[in-house]
Amino acid sequence: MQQTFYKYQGTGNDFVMIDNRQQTFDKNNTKLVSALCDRRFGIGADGLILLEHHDNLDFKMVYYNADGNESSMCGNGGRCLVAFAKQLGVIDDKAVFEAIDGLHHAIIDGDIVKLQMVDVDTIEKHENHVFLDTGSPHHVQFENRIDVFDIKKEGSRIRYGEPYNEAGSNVNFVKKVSDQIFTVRTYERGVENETLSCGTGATAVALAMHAINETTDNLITLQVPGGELQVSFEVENGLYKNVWLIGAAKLVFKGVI
Ligand SMILES: N[C@@H](CCC[C@H](N)C(=O)O)C(=O)O
Repeated sequence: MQQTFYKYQGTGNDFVMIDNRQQTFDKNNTKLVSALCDRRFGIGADGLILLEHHDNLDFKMVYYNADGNESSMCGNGGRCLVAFAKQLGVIDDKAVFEAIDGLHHAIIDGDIVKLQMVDVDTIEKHENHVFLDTGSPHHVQFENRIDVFDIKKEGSRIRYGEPYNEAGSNVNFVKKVSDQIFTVRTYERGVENETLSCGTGATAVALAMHAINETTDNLITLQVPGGELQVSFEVENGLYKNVWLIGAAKLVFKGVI
């Protein structure tokens, strides 16, 4: 059977999108997902996302990393899925959908998609890094040589090392530009390499920088290799809430396999 797919990108974090409202996609086929995401033998992407029917909400998101395994939340993928839902006519300019970490609200205006992320109440502050879960697990640490740093080598060492081991964590390296602007490069678990952007990672960096008093702002710009993201939030008694991830999400091409 032929399968129509769409390729989307959000600040360079790219995804194969499939409309699976009719449940035609072979969801447990890890090899198929990784083959479609392969950059030489497949379409090429950091992940694959299924848009599925939901009884009460606009749609459901099912996210797979490029290695073919279903994973935790993908912020850029969620933003791209909202743009895809709009293109399919499933939504107009607002959406409420279910993902693995719960309900998400979103607003779309042209290419810009604002996605509400989960509230965060636990931010672990360690001597050299911060760890938090923004829908996906994120290790955040400063790296002033960020432009020349070997993200894949060091990211992989941290991702597979203690305390994360096989289950792993995404790893974000950060350089402060100003109180409102941070440069970020992310090693993504499940891609096992640096990606051009990571939405849950950008969110994690913004909250972490606030939690360790590197900023007092609640609208942070994150410069990532694929462009710019913004994260806004409110804090109440240590709870980060009303967290929004904001940035462009665009269709790259459509095809049939
Ligand atoms: N690209 C992502 C994060 C995707 C999930 C991650 N690879 C993991 O397994 O934790 C994003 O934009 O948030």
